[in-house]
Amino acid sequence: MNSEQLKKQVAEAALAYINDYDMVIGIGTGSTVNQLIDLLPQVKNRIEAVVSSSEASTERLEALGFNVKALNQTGDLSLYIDGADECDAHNRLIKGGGGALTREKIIAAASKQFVCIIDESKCVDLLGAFPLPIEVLPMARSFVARQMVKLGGQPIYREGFVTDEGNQIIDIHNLKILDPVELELKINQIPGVVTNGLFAGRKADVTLIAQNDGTVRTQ
Ligand SMILES: O=C(CO)[C@H](O)[C@H](O)COP(=O)(O)O
Repeated sequence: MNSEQLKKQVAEAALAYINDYDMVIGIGTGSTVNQLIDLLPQVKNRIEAVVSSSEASTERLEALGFNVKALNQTGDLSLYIDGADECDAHNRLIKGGGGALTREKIIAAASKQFVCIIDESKCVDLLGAFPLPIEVLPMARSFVARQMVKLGGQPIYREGFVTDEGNQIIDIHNLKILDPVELELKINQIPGVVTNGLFAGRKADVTLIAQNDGTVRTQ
């Protein structure tokens, strides 16, 4: 199976979690989620509204006629479905490859169940081979980068990229993330950091993993 087929397969498996009527669900961002959004019309009668983690997903959802609401209008959500860049055996994630990490983290925190959808190439023993995205206030970018060097990382500015919140991203290479919960908290304490792409404190509850043999594994 090629990569797009794997994404579609895991997106199809996620539809089973949209299993009630009048649901208000959170929807993430990225190419795997795009496959999910394109399948959502199949379960439209169960979805009252959607909270979206990016302008890109909002545009795609609205084009299909979904009612996209702000989180401030909905209260907590029963379900959030999103992709990831890396996932370890405990459903701890690195996210933010698409730059939507801040809204994603807020929606994940506000959701009772977080279902992550990935293919098996994203499963790792130790998080950190994928560069860890950090969203920073623009004036703090170089300062935060210097702090990350002290933590053993190699920061690369995602040049030309502006987040939906008007901030910037630095991607931290070569981090050995032995304690993701501790590192997530530590990075978030650096002044100027909006948030970082570790989803370890609030990790996925369930990860659906599309495997090359054509099956979907639930972790
Ligand atoms: O965190 C994300 C966006 O900020 C995405 O979920 C992550 O980058 C995975 O994307 P894709 O499904 O395209 O591989």
